[in-house]
Amino acid sequence: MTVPTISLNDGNQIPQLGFGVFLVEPDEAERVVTDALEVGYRHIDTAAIYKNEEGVGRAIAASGIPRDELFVTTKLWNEDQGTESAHAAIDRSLERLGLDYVDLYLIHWPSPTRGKYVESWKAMEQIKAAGKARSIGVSNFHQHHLDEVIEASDTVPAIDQIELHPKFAQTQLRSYGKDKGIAIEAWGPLGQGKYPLFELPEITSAAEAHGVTPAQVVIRWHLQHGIIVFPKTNSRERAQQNFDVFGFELTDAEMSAIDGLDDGTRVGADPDTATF
Ligand SMILES: NC(=O)C1=CN([C@@H]2O[C@H](COP(=O)(O)OP(=O)(O)OC[C@H]3O[C@@H](n4cnc5c(N)ncnc54)[C@H](OP(=O)(O)O)[C@@H]3O)[C@@H](O)[C@H]2O)C=CC1
Ligand SMILES: O=C(O)C(=O)[C@@H](O)[C@H](O)C(=O)CO
Repeated sequence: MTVPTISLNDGNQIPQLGFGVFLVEPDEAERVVTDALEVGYRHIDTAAIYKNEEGVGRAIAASGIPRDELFVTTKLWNEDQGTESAHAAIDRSLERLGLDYVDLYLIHWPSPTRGKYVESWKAMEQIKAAGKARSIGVSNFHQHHLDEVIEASDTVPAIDQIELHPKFAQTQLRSYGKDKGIAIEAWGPLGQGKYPLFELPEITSAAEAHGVTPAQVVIRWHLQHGIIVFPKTNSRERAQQNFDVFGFELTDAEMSAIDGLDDGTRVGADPDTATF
């Protein structure tokens, strides 16, 4: 199975379908990521705050997969924003992962009460220049946060990783990203299981029509919109199911019906008001 890649604004490529590990317990991470790599995933999304970088790193090391065939993302946690602390944080993440570089390093949240995301972005530029991250980007940034870092630096973020699913489709930010050359990644692509997406008739009817599961329909909706997506699961069977999404295509009518579900329902925090 060849997963399509998306070209980033710095010339690098990212596999459009990956595997996320938020809420994968540290002692489960090696097994879960080993399963994912055996299924065929080559793009893993972790973060310092997930406390599972060591397990991710052990799974990568044990897999024997050449480093240049993998795409590994981690993130700068809010408490580590700032110049010196960001440099120290990437070094700690690389050590935990057992890697010389990550493919993508993201500022996890703007965390506006700290007032350090512009300074942190300049540190990200230095981290990229030092070869510790091949690409750099942000997460949970609204358009005004993006405008600010673009204005204040020499680098347009390669990626913005944002909450995005059929109930919170982020059409405005996706369109802004397209204009600026910022690729969009979806977090909570399945609504984190908190929102019962899988019972909505727009999704179940498409699943029945194609003989697939509602989760596969939702992942396909992301892919057909050009969004980078990395559903999380602890289950090897679901990991396999979520990867098996290239044998069918949603029709324009099915895509439009799912687009129509967007009503601004978030499952996570609003980046402008989050206090962590
Ligand atoms: N930048 C940020 O601020 C954030 C980034 N992320 C990243 O995005 C990734 C994905 O988002 P995440 O928050 O994990 O949520 P997801 O939308 O991927 O949902 C995960 C939930 O869906 C369930 N699930 C997965 N596959 C299936 C399936 N085929 N059928 C039914 N249920 C399924 C999982 O359960 P089970 O494990 O039991 O299968 C889990 O409860 C994260 O893992 C993380 O890497 C996430 C949140 C915030
Ligand atoms: O999962 C992430 O990547 C997040 O940023 C958040 O869910 C965060 O870890 C959190 O739990 C904040 O309360």
